[in-house]
Amino acid sequence: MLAHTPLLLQLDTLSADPRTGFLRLRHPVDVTSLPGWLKGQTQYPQIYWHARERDREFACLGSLQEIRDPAALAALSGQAKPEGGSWPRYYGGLAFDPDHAHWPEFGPCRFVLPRIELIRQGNHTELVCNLWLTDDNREAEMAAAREALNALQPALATAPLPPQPLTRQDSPDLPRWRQMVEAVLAPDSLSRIPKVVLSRQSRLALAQAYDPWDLIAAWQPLSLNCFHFVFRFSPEQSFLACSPERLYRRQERALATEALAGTIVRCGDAQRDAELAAQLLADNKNRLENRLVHADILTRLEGLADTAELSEPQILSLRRVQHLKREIQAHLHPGVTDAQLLAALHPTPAVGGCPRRKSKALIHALEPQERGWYAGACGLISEDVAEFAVAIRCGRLAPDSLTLFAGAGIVEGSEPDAEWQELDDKLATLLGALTHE
Ligand SMILES: C=C(O[C@H]1C=CC=C(C(=O)O)[C@@H]1O)C(=O)O
Ligand SMILES: [Mg+2]
Repeated sequence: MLAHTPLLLQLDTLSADPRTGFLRLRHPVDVTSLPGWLKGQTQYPQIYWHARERDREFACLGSLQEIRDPAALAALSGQAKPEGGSWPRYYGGLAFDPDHAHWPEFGPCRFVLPRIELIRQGNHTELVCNLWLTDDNREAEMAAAREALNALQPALATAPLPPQPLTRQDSPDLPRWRQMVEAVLAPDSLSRIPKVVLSRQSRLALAQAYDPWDLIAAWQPLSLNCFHFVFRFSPEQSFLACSPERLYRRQERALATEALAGTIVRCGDAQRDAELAAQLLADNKNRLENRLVHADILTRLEGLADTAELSEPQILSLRRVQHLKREIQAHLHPGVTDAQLLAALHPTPAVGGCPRRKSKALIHALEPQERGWYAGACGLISEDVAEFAVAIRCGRLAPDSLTLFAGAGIVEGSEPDAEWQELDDKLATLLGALTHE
């Protein structure tokens, strides 16, 4: 029996069922690798989402609704619970700056309510088919669901990345980067704008295309303690990330967010890494980078939460870098929506700067490239739970290129060449997977 046959049978019985509204049909399946399952599929959009610290992954195919306008996100909150079922889950992202030019296809905002979801929790995986039935669309909606199920393909194995010579073009290059950092550090600028996160794109020309599912499968095991996600709206373009940073997680009214900013290398020797971590915890420049983030978050939560608690500084240890992290736990006022939380928290000074408007204007003036979804907010929204990562440690994959992004917080005490090195350290894991280092 094909894996989706039980869902087709459930669809058949729906014909005689008068229910309307959002419906989720589900059945257990035996799939071991979600990226491998996605690799086999031919329907779009294709989305993969795995949140940091969770033994739960999602793969999505197709869409039955899309939201392309950030203003429309407000409509996702306040939906009545579907009878006997669960709320719809929208997966997507917001650009770093939804008001400025963006990557075509990705746009200022793109959220998808998928037709098909594959959900793994622990060692249990289920295939889900979503329908939104009204009295008028019943036949068409059921036909669309049946068609999507019939178009499912067997999973493929993800494969190692083909080794190839990689030529790299940085934008900005080092001389331009030095000028940009100096501009931020100029006393009259720094006194008005104490932090600006500047970024760089590194374009790798590919003689041989990478498959996005092979790429995420290569990056993922090297990026523990991270969010992993892929948005592929068409075969030509994918946005992939292994991000260490949570924008927020909301479960009902409980909110978890964090200030992740401040960086030092990690070399792999336990004793040396502990010394480096201690150095990071005591370093004034890095502490300032981090402080400006949590101070901004706490101020912005004031109107939205009854309480907000800040943890002591911690170290988030990744393969090639270590970061300063302070967690924030808050309890939201009743009725606070994800649209409000996104507007309040995104972009944090971990990727933008502060004050927000002035630092964004300086980023636009100084950076030679559009950020698109780099430093954006990617994740999922449903009525009861929402979770977003900050879209860093990421790349945009096209058939002939992979463009990687990295940024660094520029504050008093920053040195241009050390910040350039920090960009390379942040990319080392993603790049190392390509060169099999
Ligand atoms: C902006 C990025 O990292 C942020 C997150 C952690 C540490 C950062 C830093 O130390 O500069 C950045 O604020 C990036 O990786 O592109
Ligand atoms: Mg830094």
